[in-house]
Amino acid sequence: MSIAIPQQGIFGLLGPNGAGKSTLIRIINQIIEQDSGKIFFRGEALQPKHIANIGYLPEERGLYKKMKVWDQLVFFAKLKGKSDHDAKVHVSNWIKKFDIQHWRNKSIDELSKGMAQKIQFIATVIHEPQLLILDEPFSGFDPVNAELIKNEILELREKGMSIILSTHRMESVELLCDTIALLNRSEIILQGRLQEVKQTFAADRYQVKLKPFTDQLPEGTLINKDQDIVTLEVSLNGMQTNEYLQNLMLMGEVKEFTKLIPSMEQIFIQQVKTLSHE
Ligand SMILES: Nc1ncnc2c1ncn2[C@@H]1O[C@H](COP(=O)(O)OP(=O)(O)OP(=O)(O)O)[C@@H](O)[C@H]1O
Repeated sequence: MSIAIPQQGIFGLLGPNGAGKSTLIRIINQIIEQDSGKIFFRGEALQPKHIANIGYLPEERGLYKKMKVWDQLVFFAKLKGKSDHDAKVHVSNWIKKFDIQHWRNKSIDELSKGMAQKIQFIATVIHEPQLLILDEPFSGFDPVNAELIKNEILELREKGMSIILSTHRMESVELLCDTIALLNRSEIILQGRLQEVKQTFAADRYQVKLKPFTDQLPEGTLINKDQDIVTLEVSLNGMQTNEYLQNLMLMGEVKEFTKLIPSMEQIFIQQVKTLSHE
């Protein structure tokens, strides 16, 4: 595979189970070494010194259960190169930001799963990495905390961070990712800007909501009839949009006319299924 992860933005690393996402992430984190190939970090061949510039939230979470929240976060910040003073300043800021000052002296095993996940999120970003790798960052969070983490991720993007998001939750991909790569059996089968990828898969399908003047309806699949408004899925069959709309307007009052763009979930399923049948 050959991929370039933009210096700023959220890059969705997607793929079915066993595609090789975690393997790639482990290679970038230098936990394991690749059999072949080269990896560059901001133009330099990837090397151990870059670990301090990477923040990694693994899917299998793990913190030191008996260690106190404050000590643990300071420890991780220092482990990734921060001075004792800077580490304490950063931990203090994050604890204030998340309004969890009262957890400072609690050990991890006194926290709920979601609370511990929050601490692990902070531990991942505490050293202000240039590259952030998040593997299923929302698992275990209630909707309120998931929203909080989502906003933090967006804020980190705004600050210029490069973020790799690996997830099976396609709604998160739609919400967050600027670019994506879809992996299947260790090969990239699709990559590019999310919106462009989606447009590529948009077929000639439109949704029409119409208040018809008569019983005559445009050709298409009837989706719904609510009082006097019908919803249909139609194809333009080579017609220009304006031409189609002119005809449509003779049949009724056009309430809505929308191009149907497939969801990332539909694209994912279609692409992976097609390849597994080849
Ligand atoms: N060099 C290699 N040659 C052959 N197989 C390999 C090699 N490296 C890794 N694998 C195998 O490829 C598979 C990739 O699994 P990996 O955990 O990376 O997938 P994943 O995309 O993260 O899946 P999931 O969504 O289930 O977490 C594993 O079975 C792994 O053992």
